[in-house]
Amino acid sequence: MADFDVLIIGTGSGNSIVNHRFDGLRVAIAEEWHFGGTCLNVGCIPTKMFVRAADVAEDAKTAQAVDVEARYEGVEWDRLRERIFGRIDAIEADGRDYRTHRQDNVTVFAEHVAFTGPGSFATASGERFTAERVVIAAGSTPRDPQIAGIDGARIDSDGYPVHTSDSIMRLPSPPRSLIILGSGYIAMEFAHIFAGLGTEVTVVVRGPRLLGDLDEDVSAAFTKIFADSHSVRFGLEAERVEVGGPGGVSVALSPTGRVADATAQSLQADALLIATGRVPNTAALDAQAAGIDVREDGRIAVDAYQRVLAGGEPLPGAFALGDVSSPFQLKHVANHEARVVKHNLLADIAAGAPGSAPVGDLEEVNHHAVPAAVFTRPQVASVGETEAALRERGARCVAHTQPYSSTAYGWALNDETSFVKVLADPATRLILGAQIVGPEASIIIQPLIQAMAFGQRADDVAQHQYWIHPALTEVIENALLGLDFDAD
Ligand SMILES: Cc1cc2nc3c(=O)[nH]c(=O)nc-3n(C[C@H](O)[C@H](O)[C@H](O)COP(=O)(O)OP(=O)(O)OC[C@H]3O[C@@H](n4cnc5c(N)ncnc54)[C@H](O)[C@@H]3O)c2cc1C
Ligand SMILES: NC(=O)c1ccc[n+]([C@@H]2O[C@H](COP(=O)([O-])OP(=O)(O)OC[C@H]3O[C@@H](n4cnc5c(N)ncnc54)[C@H](O)[C@@H]3O)[C@@H](O)[C@H]2O)c1
Repeated sequence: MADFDVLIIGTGSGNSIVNHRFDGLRVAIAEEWHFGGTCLNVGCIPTKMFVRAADVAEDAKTAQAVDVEARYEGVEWDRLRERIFGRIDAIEADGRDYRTHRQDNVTVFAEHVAFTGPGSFATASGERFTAERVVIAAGSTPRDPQIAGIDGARIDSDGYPVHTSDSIMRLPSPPRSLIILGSGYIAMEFAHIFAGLGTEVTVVVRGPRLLGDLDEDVSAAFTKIFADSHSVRFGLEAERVEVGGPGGVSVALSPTGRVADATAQSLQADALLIATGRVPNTAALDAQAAGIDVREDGRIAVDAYQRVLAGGEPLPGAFALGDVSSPFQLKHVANHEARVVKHNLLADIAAGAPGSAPVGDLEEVNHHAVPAAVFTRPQVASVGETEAALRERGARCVAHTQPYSSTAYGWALNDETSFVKVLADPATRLILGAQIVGPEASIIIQPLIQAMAFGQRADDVAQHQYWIHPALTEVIENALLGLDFDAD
């Protein structure tokens, strides 16, 4: 008999699986780092708490746009950091204590766990055990771009001025100046946080645009707005970093050849933030010891039921979820996948032998209409496919872009740059995607997400419900009304 009925590796979304329905089972939970994983400790939650402070600071700095005199006089960094991590660290400690000391059927391995074979495992300290079923919820880690002069082992360590999102929020004081490498979600959110709170921020980007996964027109519009109010160097990459000296870091930049007038230069700053993507935590799991299939980009291969694949077939009793296996590195997706895994794991347990649950008893994952938002300034939100992707796969589509300034609330904001772009199928009138750049984008996109999720037609959504006047959501109503279904 195996030592455990179920092993969960990782306490991000994986931690939500074990509830009262597992009471009669012998459960092991492995966590080598902070309980609660990325989102709680170093991701979504603390960043948005810092973003809120930066938003208030920016509101003060830009109050003149609505004829108000206000001044930003600085941040109480210690208090802000303490308020944020005082709350978060207490939740982490309580979650750890609950699993470790208050659940008789749960054993916590507070260390690294790796496969030694299918169903067999070893901890970093050498303990070996077996588990009948396993959930791999091991998440992802910041990618180290391996730039000459940076000691990879010292990134995020005390006193070393090269950071990732794992350490930058816990600094004892905000850096006076900060260089950020990258142009994705993390780069944009931290540029907003630190620039908003008073740090001199320079963003270094390899290509000509920021948030390059958006449609080109949307990304170009965002890039213009952002670069007008932030320092951004385009078409450059870090060739060498010198650490130390009064400047903290000196970064030699060389042209990538993607922007015509980019020239070699060097930048100095107190600190460097690496925001060049995240890689799934697959390698250290020794997944190959269990014969597990790993995709080219490092993700663990799963099927539509979140069952882990080995040699193209489900490995009996093994499931995976979240950043370690998902095409979306988003917390709401990891949580959805965790709910699917919980259902399928319980169905598998009820069926008897691992892997014996009939497919009819299993839930399929739903990756339709996955939304995301970047909490920068301006906010960016998106759902569904881009126009470029739709055109590339030959799908019929009509597009309409509606400026915030066409609505009364846009006038209240005195906004001249924000907009909503919607894409719809002219035959079915279903919404295929949307991208929004502007204040509250993450909130006002929700009716479009809902319409996509429930298969509601664009014209029905626009016309067959009330839209509060003069709320900002009127820009969504007008964007939908603006779709010309005969244009395609
Ligand atoms: C700065 C930042 C901001 C973000 N903001 C947002 C946002 O606003 N909205 C959003 O939707 N998403 C956001 N994300 C992404 C989101 O945080 C992740 O998609 C989500 O947390 C992934 O959850 P997970 O459960 O897959 O992994 P994680 O939460 O990373 O959990 C995995 C856990 O497994 C542990 N582990 C790994 N391997 C082992 C092992 N072998 N043995 C023992 N333990 C192991 C790790 O220590 C970790 O605690 C953000 C990410 C970052 C970095
Ligand atoms: N609000 C949110 O939902 C939120 C916030 C933060 C992070 N996240 C998630 O975390 C993931 C990781 O975020 P991220 O911003 O690190 O990744 P990303 O994939 O969004 O962006 C990575 C950026 O780094 C650039 N890059 C890659 N290698 C580089 C190199 N060697 N030198 C310079 N630039 C390089 C890429 O071109 C890209 O612009 C995101 O994909 C997202 O899913 C979500």
